[in-house]
Amino acid sequence: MKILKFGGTSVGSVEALKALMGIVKSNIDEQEEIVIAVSAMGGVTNQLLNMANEAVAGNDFTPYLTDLEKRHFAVVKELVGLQQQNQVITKLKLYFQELEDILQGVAALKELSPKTKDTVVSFGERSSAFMISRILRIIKPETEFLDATTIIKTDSSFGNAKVDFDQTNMLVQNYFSLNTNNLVVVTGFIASNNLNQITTLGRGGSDYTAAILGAALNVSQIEVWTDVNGMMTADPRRVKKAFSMEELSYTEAMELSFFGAKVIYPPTMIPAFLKKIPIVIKNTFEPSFEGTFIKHDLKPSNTTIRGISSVDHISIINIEGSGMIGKAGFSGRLFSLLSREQVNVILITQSSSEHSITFAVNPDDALKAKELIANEFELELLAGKLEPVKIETNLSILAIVGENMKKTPGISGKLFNALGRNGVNVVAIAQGSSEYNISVIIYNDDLSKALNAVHDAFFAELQKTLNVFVVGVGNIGKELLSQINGHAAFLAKNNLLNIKVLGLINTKKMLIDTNGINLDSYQADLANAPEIADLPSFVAKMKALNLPNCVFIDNTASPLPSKFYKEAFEANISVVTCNKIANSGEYAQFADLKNTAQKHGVDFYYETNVGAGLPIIKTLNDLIVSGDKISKIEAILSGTISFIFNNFKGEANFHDVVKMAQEKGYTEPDPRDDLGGIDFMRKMLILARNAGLALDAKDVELGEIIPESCSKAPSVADFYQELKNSNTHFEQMKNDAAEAGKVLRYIGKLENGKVEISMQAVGAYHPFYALSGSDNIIAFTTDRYNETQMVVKGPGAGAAVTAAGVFADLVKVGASKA
Ligand SMILES: NC(=O)C1=CN([C@@H]2O[C@H](COP(=O)(O)OP(=O)(O)OC[C@H]3O[C@@H](n4cnc5c(N)ncnc54)[C@H](O)[C@@H]3O)[C@@H](O)[C@H]2O)C=CC1
Ligand SMILES: N[C@@H](CC=O)C(=O)O
Ligand code: NA
Repeated sequence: MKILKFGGTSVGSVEALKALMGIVKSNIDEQEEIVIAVSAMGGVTNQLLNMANEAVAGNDFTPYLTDLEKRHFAVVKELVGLQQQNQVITKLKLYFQELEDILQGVAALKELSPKTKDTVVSFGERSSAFMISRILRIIKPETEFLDATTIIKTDSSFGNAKVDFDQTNMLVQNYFSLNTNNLVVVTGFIASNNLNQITTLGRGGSDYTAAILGAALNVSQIEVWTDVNGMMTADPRRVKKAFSMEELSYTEAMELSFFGAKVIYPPTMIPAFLKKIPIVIKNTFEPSFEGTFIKHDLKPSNTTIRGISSVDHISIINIEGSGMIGKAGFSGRLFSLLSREQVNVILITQSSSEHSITFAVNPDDALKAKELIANEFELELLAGKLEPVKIETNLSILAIVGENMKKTPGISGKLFNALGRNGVNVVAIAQGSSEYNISVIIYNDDLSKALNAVHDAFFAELQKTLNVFVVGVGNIGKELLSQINGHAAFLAKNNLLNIKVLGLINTKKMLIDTNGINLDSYQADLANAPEIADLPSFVAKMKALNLPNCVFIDNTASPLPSKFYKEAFEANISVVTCNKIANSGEYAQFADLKNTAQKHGVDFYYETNVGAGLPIIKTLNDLIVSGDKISKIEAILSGTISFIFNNFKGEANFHDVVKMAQEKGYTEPDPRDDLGGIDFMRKMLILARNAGLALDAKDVELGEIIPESCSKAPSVADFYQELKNSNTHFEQMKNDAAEAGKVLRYIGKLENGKVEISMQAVGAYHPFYALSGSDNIIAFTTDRYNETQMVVKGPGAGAAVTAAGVFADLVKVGASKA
């Protein structure tokens, strides 16, 4: 035998009830013996409570009543067999008449006791269960309605009554032994005390009804039919990647539901646990989905936590003072007071000094709790042994839950790392003594970000997402987006990394789409975007979204984006840039950016600042962190100049070769930066700084490549004109070098804390002689690499290699998220 419980949404509409009929029918077809427990139609319980509140306030409640009747009658007309319709409507009318009489009484007495409230809400389950029993007669004529007030017995705690299991089990078993042939549809949620007054089992109590009956009848399975695919790893409205859990233990289910996962009412677990009856949470609207099993003897799990739950509006109350120290029974007195006065304490933390206690409550209870404490501890407060009670609001709880946590070290480290890296401030921490749960209190505004970050950290084997905002979609930016687009599926599969581009901006337009920008059509989408580019507002929006694992990419040559790097770090956003401006400006700014990123635990990657995609910054850092000492760096770091001097031979003229370098995407947006040596200077400065030297541009001795008349030309067009004008000069350079059997190289050197960059004609013996295309070469002389240098060589400019370097930096941000 199985018991099937259908919640409010599963009985809330004609569509839902048709699905319910299908589920019942397939059980009957399989000759499965079943009992059905149902909730009131979705929204009805609240409506009944509203009516009662209107009545007690002396307002007209009849419109609600009419509405209630209409909803039920509409279902009856659709789904109950024709011959039975009148009978069902008559019975429902009797219920509604009785309800109206009670509400008139409430209005007359202007009094609404918890006892009356229970009676009022009981009409929700009674009407739905009765109606459904008659609907199901189409499938099975021997279907009966059972009012649970006749079989579930409780004490008189109206609103949240305690079950008398001895009496209840006897009554349940007795009833079902006399009704073996019938399909029984029983009301969820409601029961009665020994005076046969109606009581209720607490909000969500229909699940509990199913467990009580299931345990009494020793069923093989309790099925809770709802409108979601079982229990999810986190609130799916906040965490898009949340997924259904296949199975979990009773304790885990209890902890998860206690902290917000509203899929199942926590007390439900107890009767099922004691009788070892599995509970299955299933989706009425997708019955073929396996659902979530809550049971003993689970399969070994491959994740350390089972899920993350959250309560998104709580307040905390803090009590502090010397009066608590060493006073056995202080917390006993405090918490029995709160329990007696029905203040639900969601979580407690006590500092080890015993100097303060913090506990979380629903915001509605906070003031009440404060007043209760002020009364109870009046003397202590007067004597100054306790500080006035403080309330903090706008908070949330996030709890990670799982039995495996107990056996695995490092769980809390991972949790706090994920929160810290993403700038989530933890207000208080609690770990249940069971070690099945670690809870943190954080600000409401951070909850979504925190849930996603923690979900990514613990279900890393499943996928993590980088939320990316890109500034600049020119030569490099375009190529980067195309590389991301082409390689996203690979990364998702092999690196479990999901790269989501949420924002794009160029000099004209900007586009932000929190669902992710389509990288097949972004060019048109950006061009047609309604918003005119406004970098400060782009950054403000990125920050306001408060996303985890967020990355700001600068693919421009402009100084403007770098003004926002610091702000990004302070908002726990990582920065990846191929733009050299920030790192080659004032030394103090470079140092400040590095420090700020480090302080906020986020990444600042700029490998492409030197030698494009070649591993130069990384190599230098590796040498330094492993304790090597750099004595000299010699390098050719301009792809453009390399290309020019590798191609400026024979018949070629200088002007055309420069043009070609620009067309191939090697030059800076402004080629005067390359040929004036500024770009090279920036790279040497960045290298020197990464080698630990606090150098500035003035410390670099920069040799000339081309006459000043060219490099200082007022515009790019003038520059090209000047190149033509200086043709004789260039021809001379070319011929002199050729005659000497040498090639021209523009070489940078860092030695003894000094940087020099100069034009040199080098012969075949020189290690920098044999270069081709846009090659860069860098030779490190160090303590360990002294006889033979460590050399990195290869193309050091161009869209493909540069974008690839930016992309690799981005993936590195992904990799460093624990
Ligand atoms: N070409 C290469 O081989 C390498 C280039 N780089 C660096 O890559 C960066 C980009 O170069 P390219 O793609 O060639 O430049 P580009 O001129 O082709 O593209 C720049 C993009 O940035 C946008 N942009 C400029 N200022 C902006 C602002 N203030 N706000 C928003 N968007 C803005 C432009 O609209 C354009 O989309 C430069 O900093 C360059 O030094 C680094 C290594 C190698
Ligand atoms: N314009 C630069 C590109 C790389 O930074 C170069 O030519 O090297
Ligand atoms: Na590089």
